[in-house]
Amino acid sequence: MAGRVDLDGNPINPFTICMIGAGGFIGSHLCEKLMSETPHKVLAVDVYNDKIKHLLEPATLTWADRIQFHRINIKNDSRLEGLIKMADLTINLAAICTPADYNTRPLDTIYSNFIDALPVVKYCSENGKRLIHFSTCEVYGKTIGAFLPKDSPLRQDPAYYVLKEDASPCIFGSIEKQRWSYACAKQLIERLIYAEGAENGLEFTIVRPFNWIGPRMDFIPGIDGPSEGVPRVLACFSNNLLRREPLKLVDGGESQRTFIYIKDAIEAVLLMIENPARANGHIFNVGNPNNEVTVRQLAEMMTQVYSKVSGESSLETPTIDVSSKEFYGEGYDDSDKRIPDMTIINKQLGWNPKTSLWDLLESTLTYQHRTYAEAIKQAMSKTTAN
Ligand SMILES: NC(=O)c1ccc[n+]([C@@H]2O[C@H](COP(=O)([O-])OP(=O)(O)OC[C@H]3O[C@@H](n4cnc5c(N)ncnc54)[C@H](O)[C@@H]3O)[C@@H](O)[C@H]2O)c1
Ligand SMILES: O=c1ccn([C@@H]2O[C@H](COP(=O)(O)OP(=O)(O)O[C@H]3OC[C@](O)(CO)[C@H]3O)[C@@H](O)[C@H]2O)c(=O)[nH]1
Repeated sequence: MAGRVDLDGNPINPFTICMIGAGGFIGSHLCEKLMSETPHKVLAVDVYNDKIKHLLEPATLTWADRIQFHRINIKNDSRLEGLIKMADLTINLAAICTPADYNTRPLDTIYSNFIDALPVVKYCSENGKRLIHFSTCEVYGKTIGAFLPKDSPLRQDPAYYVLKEDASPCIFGSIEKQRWSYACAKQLIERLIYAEGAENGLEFTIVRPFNWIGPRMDFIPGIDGPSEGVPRVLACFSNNLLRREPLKLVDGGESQRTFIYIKDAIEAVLLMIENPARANGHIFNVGNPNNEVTVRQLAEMMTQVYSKVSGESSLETPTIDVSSKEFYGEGYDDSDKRIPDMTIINKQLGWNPKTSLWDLLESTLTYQHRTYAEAIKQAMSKTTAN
């Protein structure tokens, strides 16, 4: 920990980070990294702390004096400005970011991703504090290639699908397709932050995560989240595998995604934190272009990996098709393909992802099996008994 230097060989002095949304999936991994590998302090802000409990208790942990939890809802708590003022850097992760909410709770989605983020930007700008804001790959929406005929050879040309921070357009669906409420709110907050940088000198970095996955992502319905809740695809498919039910493929599972292991992605965030001169003023894609699959291929791979790590045989019918209307309701739409261009992050921070999809699924599904298999068995036997 001692003698940390940045990418230009300058010593890194310990600083204080106000991390909003620290109790979520990404926040929990970032807190873990900051506590175990750096001397920095974290003011962890969230409404929940279950995912960082292991870092907060017992008070004898070596980092006990470097992490403080503040149970604050940033919608309506005057303590937020004070915490931002106390910190050198604010990282904002707080958001509603599960697609099942975008079309069914569009107002909450827009408030969470735009309105609630506004004071954070304002306090950072007014107090001369640096901000790392979490946006999303969803701001790209659909690819240009999605509008070409299915058999067009141009669909194979990277110019029509690779997503570049400084060049690609943001292509959303019509207003009735409320799926895009999230992407649109994220895009507007990005533009506001960018404008604060240009007009008022705010020091900012914007992160666009491309499907980061790993342990502690979302919840397993009926175990550590609502029975009727719909988490992101990793948790949906994990839940199906744990319950030995077919994995549901929305609209044929044809959409494509690139998945990155959370631990690789956290390395990139740490480089941004510790190299402000290289990160300020930039928007960074953070993803793994080598890990592309269709959702159907993801389901097949997760089925194979789960069988390996649990020792259980696969189902005879491992997947079933469902329509998006049935699964998500009215107003759902989808991104067709998401390949991040890595030029900017590579040039500024020299970062590259490392972990293959198979390896990251193996460690993640081992965690899911260890954490949930017994609880699911018990919950299922109770239901049968009743
Ligand atoms: N995980 C990904 O692959 C991914 C992809 C794209 C974008 N992102 C963005 O990264 C950020 C973090 O994502 P995540 O996957 O960790 O999600 P998450 O839901 O696990 O974490 C978000 C955290 O913010 C907290 N929060 C929400 N509203 C709050 C409020 N009003 N006050 C205090 N805390 C509040 C939640 O309680 C939660 O703990 C989000 O902004 C999301 O849009 C993530
Ligand atoms: O049971 C299921 C669940 C989902 N799908 C399909 O999988 C694709 C990916 O879904 P998901 O991971 O839930 O979310 P998205 O990738 O669409 O969106 C996220 O991307 C980044 C972020 O901003 C935050 O994580 C969020 O918006 C999708 O095609 C689903 O339809 C399925 O087939 N079966």
